Amino acid sequence: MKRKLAAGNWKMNGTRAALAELEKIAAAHPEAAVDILICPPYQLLAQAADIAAGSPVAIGGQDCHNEASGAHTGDISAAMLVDTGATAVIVGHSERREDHNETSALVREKARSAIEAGLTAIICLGESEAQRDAANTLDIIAGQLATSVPDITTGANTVIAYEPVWAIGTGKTPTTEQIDEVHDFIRARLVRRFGETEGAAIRLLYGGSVKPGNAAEIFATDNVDGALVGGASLKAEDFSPIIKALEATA
Ligand SMILES: O=C(CO)COP(=O)(O)O
Repeated sequence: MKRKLAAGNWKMNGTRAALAELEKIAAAHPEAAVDILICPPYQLLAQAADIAAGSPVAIGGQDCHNEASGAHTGDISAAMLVDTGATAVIVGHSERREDHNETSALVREKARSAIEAGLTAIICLGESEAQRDAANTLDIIAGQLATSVPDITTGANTVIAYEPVWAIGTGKTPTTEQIDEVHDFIRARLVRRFGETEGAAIRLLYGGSVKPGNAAEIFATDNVDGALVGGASLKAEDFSPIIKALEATA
C-alpha cells in the first residue's frame, strides 16, 4: 500500500528563524500515518535535516543541477543535497521552468541525476491559464510527462506533482472534477509507459493553493496521493491541518 505524501515547498522563504516552524511540525506529528516532506531553501537544508532526524519529517531540496559536480556557479548537485541529509528534490517546478527557462528535457536530466544520487525526484507538471482556456491541458500534460519523466522512473524513486500554473499562489483551485480528470490521465499514461505495477505505485500530488480549508475535498479525489503545498507549508498552524486531512484518507 503506497503511503500518501504531504510535501511543503518553502520556495525562497525562510531564514534560520523559520526552522522553529519545522520543529513545530515535527513535534505535532510524532507518528504520522502519511509521509511528510519539507523542502526549505538550500541554506537551511543541513540544519533542517538535523532537526527532523528521528521524526517522520523528511527534508528535500527545491531543485538540483543535472550534473554531479563542476563549473556551474550558483548551482547545487543531487549529491550535495544528499550530503545535507535531504532525501528528495523537486524538479521542474513551473517557477524554475519560467524563471530559468528550464525545458522538459532538462527537467528529465535533473530527475535522472537526482534518482541516480538516491533521491526521490518530485517532478512537477502543469498547464498555464491560457493553455487551459484553449482546452490544451491534457496535451500539455502529455507532452511534459513524456519528456520530463526519465526511463529509470519507478514508484519508489519518483513522485509526480500536478500543479496548474494558474492555481499557484493565486487562491484559485481547479474543481475536483478538473483535478480528477488530469490525475486520471497522468495515471493512465504512467501505467501505459511503466506497466501496471510501477505505474500505479508512482504517487501523484496535487499542488496549487492547497489550504486547510480545501485540503479534505482535494484529498477525496481519486488518484490524489497527497499535496505539494507552497504558502500554507510555511507555518505549522496551516500545514498541520493539511497533514491531518491527508491522514484522514490514509
Ligand atoms: O507551487 C506550489 C508548490 O510547489 C504551490 O504553491 P501555493 O500552495 O502557494 O499555491
